[in-house]
Amino acid sequence: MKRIGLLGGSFNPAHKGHRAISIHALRALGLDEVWWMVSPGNPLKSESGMAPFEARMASARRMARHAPIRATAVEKRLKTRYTADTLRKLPRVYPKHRFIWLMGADNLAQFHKWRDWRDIARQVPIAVIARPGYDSDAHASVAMSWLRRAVRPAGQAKSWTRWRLPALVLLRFRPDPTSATGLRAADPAWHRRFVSPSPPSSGTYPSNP
Ligand SMILES: Nc1ncnc2c1ncn2[C@@H]1O[C@H](COP(=O)(O)OP(=O)(O)OP(=O)(O)O)[C@@H](O)[C@H]1O
Ligand SMILES: O=C(O)c1ccc[n+]([C@@H]2O[C@H](COP(=O)([O-])O)[C@@H](O)[C@H]2O)c1
Repeated sequence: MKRIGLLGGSFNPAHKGHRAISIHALRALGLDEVWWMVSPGNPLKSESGMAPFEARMASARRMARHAPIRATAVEKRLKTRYTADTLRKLPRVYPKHRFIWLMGADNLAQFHKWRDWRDIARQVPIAVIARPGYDSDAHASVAMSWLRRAVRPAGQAKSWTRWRLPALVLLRFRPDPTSATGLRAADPAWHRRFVSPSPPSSGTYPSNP
């Protein structure tokens, strides 16, 4: 049985915050791997400003290097966009794996807007990672008021495969303020670095037959 942490995200682009929380979660939860599920399109986010899937995948692959982190296109393959659908299909494809959902505190603050969010919490345990600026919103959220009784002590985090669901654990590592929004503001054309260069213009090289 493999113990897998799932970090779904837009990865627009992937950054060192994703890597830091994944490495901490690997240790705290006793995971074999973290899978970054690069979303074909977050149902709650607008498409404007969203870099092409291939560029987001490439940035995730690069940021995941030399760590037990896999950048995956699982949702593209499963043809799912909603997390609840992905989680229904995953155990059929990977019957020997056990999954825990990882998310930053900003996502918990919005979690009640996700489709079938209560079903998600009944399907997999959830680990929420503290994020600077979002922790109080997360604690006061609609989802948290439903999940409060399901909170497990962080000291028992490695036992997550035995928890009765719903179950939620709050993890606090050294908070990392990095965000994709901040990176896009500093470098709006970041995705161009991940797109293969266009072929040379005709004139310099013989044209194709
Ligand atoms: N610095 C961080 N600390 C804690 N969690 C994070 C951090 N960065 C990202 N996450 C979490 O990683 C997952 C994927 O995040 P995402 O790809 O949306 O990055 P982001 O930095 O939140 O992007 P954006 O600023 O565009 O919303 C989400 O669950 C998010 O909460
Ligand atoms: O299923 C939903 O309704 C839903 C709504 C919003 C976000 N999500 C998922 O939440 C994850 C984090 O998304 P993001 O864009 O905040 O990185 C990603 O896997 C999305 O598919 C899922």
